[in-house]
Amino acid sequence: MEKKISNASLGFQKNILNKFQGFDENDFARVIEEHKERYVVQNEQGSFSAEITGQLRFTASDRSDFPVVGDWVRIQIFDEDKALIHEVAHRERALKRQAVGRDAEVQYIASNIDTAFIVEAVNRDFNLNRMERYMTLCYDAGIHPVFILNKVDLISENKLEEMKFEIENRLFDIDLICTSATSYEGMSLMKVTIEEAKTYCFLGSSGVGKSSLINALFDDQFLVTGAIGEGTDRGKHTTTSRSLHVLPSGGILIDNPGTREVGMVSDNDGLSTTYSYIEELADQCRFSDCTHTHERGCAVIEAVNNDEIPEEAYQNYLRLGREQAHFESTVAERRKKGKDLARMVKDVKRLKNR
Ligand SMILES: Nc1nc2c(ncn2[C@@H]2O[C@H](COP(=O)(O)OP(=O)(O)OP(=O)(O)O)[C@@H](O)[C@H]2O)c(=O)[nH]1
Ligand SMILES: [Zn+2]
Repeated sequence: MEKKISNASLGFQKNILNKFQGFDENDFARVIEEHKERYVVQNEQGSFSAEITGQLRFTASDRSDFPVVGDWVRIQIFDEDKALIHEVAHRERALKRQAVGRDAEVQYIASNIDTAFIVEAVNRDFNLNRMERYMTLCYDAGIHPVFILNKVDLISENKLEEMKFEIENRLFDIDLICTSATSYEGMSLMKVTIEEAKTYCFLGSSGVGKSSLINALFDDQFLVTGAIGEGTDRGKHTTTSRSLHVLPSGGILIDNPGTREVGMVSDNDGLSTTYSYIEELADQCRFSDCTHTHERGCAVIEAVNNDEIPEEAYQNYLRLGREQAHFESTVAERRKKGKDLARMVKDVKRLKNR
């Protein structure tokens, strides 16, 4: 029943082998499902139910050492359909967020992603601030963002034009595809943007239609979506774990649970890419360390006052920047606490050895 898929179609790149002497392609597989304590990995030999080795569990310094969907892992097959995961072999362009309820801990969402489809629904979900947030997250990870405005069947053409105008005024030249998973509008455009062996992930709140879009891309009902009460547009939360699927026509899709709270864990220049038009102005501020919040001679504030920069974009820029700074300082604090503790342990040992 299982269809064999080549490693290349799963996104394998030969340079992954460079780091590993004495191993070949068969020793690696891609994580396609993540469950509690268990994974499903796949390569061209098939798919395997996999667990991490005790060694990996023991040596892992934090959660980021554990595999996530999209990772290439080094495996050892030990049964027809079972495997052990020795280590994460290749992870780049990973989406991460601040772990819920845990200050300064990063949680990986998925990895080795080329493009993110950032899905918003035209009705109750539409939110430009959130779009900028996702965009920043993507730029930060080196992932190309493509915006999907879904459920266009629910609004008039005029209303849609208004929204597109609003988006283009805020986000400038971004990629935008308007779709309906119900009427299939825009689905062929979405299909042709998807390339063989490239990995796409779906981001967006619960109920915006991520699973429905994936279904439509597959042309058949293979992921179950919660169709509740015909006539309502409120989605039921259905996606419980992340998984990766290869389209028959090529291209790899990663479904994601609704990511309602996306904390900024930015450590790269995502923010300055999203708001390049703001940061470019900073050169003209009177003070080189201008925070663009209250300073006299601030070129950014002036541009906001002259309506050259949308007020909401400016406010969101400051908000995301504050969040990022807060995250960075809690990370620094945690590191310091860790170091202090290590020093204390050392001191105690030294005292004992006297
Ligand atoms: N009218 C309309 N309804 C849609 C469209 N796309 C999805 N829906 C409906 O919206 C609801 C939620 O869709 P899902 O595909 O489950 O949403 P999701 O984003 O995967 O949600 P989670 O799995 O919770 O993250 C379902 O009832 C779908 O039938 C669309 O283009 N138009
Ligand atoms: Zn300034």
